[in-house]
Amino acid sequence: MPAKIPATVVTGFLGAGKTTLIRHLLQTANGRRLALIINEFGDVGVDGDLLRSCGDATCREEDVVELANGCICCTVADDFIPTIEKLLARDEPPEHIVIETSGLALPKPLVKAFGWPEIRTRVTVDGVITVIDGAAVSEGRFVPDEEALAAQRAADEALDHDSPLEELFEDQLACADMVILNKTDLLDDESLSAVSTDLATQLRPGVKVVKARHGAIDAAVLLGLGAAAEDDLAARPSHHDAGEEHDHDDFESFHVDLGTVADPDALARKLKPVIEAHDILRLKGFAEVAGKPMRLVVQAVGGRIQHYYDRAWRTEEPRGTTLVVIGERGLDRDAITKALTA
Ligand SMILES: Nc1nc2c(ncn2[C@@H]2O[C@H](COP(=O)(O)OP(=O)(O)OP(=O)(O)O)[C@@H](O)[C@H]2O)c(=O)[nH]1
Repeated sequence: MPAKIPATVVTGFLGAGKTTLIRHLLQTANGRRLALIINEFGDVGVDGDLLRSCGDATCREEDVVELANGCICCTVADDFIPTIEKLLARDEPPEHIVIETSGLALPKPLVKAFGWPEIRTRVTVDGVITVIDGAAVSEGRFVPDEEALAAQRAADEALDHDSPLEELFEDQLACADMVILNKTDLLDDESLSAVSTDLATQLRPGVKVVKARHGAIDAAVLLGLGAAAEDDLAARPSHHDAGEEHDHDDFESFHVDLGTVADPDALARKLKPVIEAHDILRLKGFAEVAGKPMRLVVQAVGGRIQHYYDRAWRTEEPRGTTLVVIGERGLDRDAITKALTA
């Protein structure tokens, strides 16, 4: 029987740096034939587009498959398994499959899918890599706001779960074979050491934490872990082991169209107060800047905003500015749209 094709699952919360890590991985893959499966929560695919335009020979357009139809952990049968089967049926199947989950996905149901008869004899999970936004952890993003939680519990006695952010964070850590502690450039030594110590208590024994800036960890480190994660699911605890539904009801997403913007810095200045006022977790997309032939990439993780030109607009593609907004349920879409389009 031919050897199984290894698959690496890259998970981690919204904006932790998964796409950035995968871009670096592609640049260091040494000609290995990779296929990428990219899953996003928002209704507009941004990550797939960014990876496709990286112009790397390891990453041809046809090797990037987008699953934008909801979170991968909930659409395993409909989307994920057929996608893997199509990759395996190619004349030249990939040598390694890399899967970027949405930032809101639970990794365990995905790993479980590799035990399905359709694929278990042909693919194995080489490793689950969890990317962590060190700065967000240090700022206490994933520690519940005890006061808010107590108020919620008082209002709803049936409420028995932790904050949705905390649950996801813990699930993603508990499933990891390797943790990438990213964004260390934003941490001083003291915070870095505090975050590292804290993380260590939440991992399965033997799981390594690798510190990174801008996801710059080579393919040689990330690929080839040989974990066969599908065979030891029991060792990877999840908040949803009891069969509780996980339907992402705790989060929501929409997009806003803005037309042409006058200049990138003015756009960033406009975004910042809106992100802060509405506690927007993640905002990303592409913008058309007046008089510029290049497309502007806009990225915000909480209040940290970044923008850069990535490539020229193509003649056939519609120009304009489309931003995906993701936050906890209850976002005031009208107010956010109004503030961004004002
Ligand atoms: N300062 C700093 N910024 C980083 C680092 N890694 C990634 N970023 C930035 O963080 C933002 C989000 O990075 P992505 O790689 O898109 O994160 P992601 O996990 O793929 O995001 P989602 O797919 O939306 O969950 C971008 O603006 C990146 O440039 C890092 O190590 N340091």
